[in-house]
Amino acid sequence: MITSKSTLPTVRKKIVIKLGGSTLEGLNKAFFSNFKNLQQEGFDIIITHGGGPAINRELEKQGITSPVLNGIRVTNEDAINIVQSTLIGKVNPALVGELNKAGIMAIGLNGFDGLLLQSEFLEKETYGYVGKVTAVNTQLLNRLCKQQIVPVIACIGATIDGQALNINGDTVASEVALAVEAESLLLVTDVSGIRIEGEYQDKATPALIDQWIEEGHIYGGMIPKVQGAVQVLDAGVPSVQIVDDRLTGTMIVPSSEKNVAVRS
Ligand SMILES: Nc1ncnc2c1ncn2[C@@H]1O[C@H](COP(=O)(O)OP(=O)(O)O)[C@@H](O)[C@H]1O
Ligand SMILES: CC(=O)N[C@@H](CCC(=O)OP(=O)(O)O)C(=O)O
Repeated sequence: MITSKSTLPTVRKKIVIKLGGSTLEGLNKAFFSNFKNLQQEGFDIIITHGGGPAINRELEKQGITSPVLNGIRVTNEDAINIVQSTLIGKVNPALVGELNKAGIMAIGLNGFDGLLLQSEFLEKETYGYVGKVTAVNTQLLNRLCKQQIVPVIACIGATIDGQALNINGDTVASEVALAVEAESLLLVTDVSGIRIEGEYQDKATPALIDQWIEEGHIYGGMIPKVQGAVQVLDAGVPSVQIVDDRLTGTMIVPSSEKNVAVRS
């Protein structure tokens, strides 16, 4: 009898890691070694990033005001140019450079590249040049991953007419995680997860999250994070976490889970 190993192609599982602007300027060695460990364990990694602090600095220099509503920057015509040039021209190449320096082969992308993030206006009257993602070019991402190249995606979407739109980094991460059917979404930020009345939460359910937003315990930039996280969990991504750069933080778990503990 002839025995043969399975000829089915091995599909590598994907982890989407979103790096918040607040973390980008101080990524530590532990982050890069965790990153390499995940690659060695056989995961393909896709990075998306924000750049809120760098955008704030540039807007301030130019004297442009841009209020933030529920964690989303209201972006007028002047602001979108600054957001685009800051994310694509500065933040993205700096991060790609850091990754390559750490021995991780990475390539910088934004929504225009290969129509990676096709987008439409979210609500022009309220938010101006802010987008929502309508399609992600997963073929492009899969091809890069297959070549062991880490895609590093700046959160700029492109309309069919070639208009750049500003999209919150957490929203882009969630859309990419959904599109590639990721195994895990890690939203890396400057806090060790969700903190409620001084206590970091090990786990959080969608029901608790709704309650905490309503009570004002979750606000600002944490809102798009938890909203994206819940959407991704509901769509069936097995592991969704909001963590610091040591990958410690809060796991978002289904509302049916009863054992929700706190960490001091
Ligand atoms: N309940 C909460 N727990 C922790 N952080 C919170 C909470 N509510 C609001 N935040 C704020 O959200 C911030 C993280 O969001 P943001 O500044 O947009 O980070 P990033 O740049 O990583 O996306 C935290 O630094 C904190 O100020
Ligand atoms: C529409 C919108 O809010 N866009 C964000 C994009 C950058 C971002 O999300 O940066 P962080 O990940 O550092 O928060 C902004 O203009 O700040």
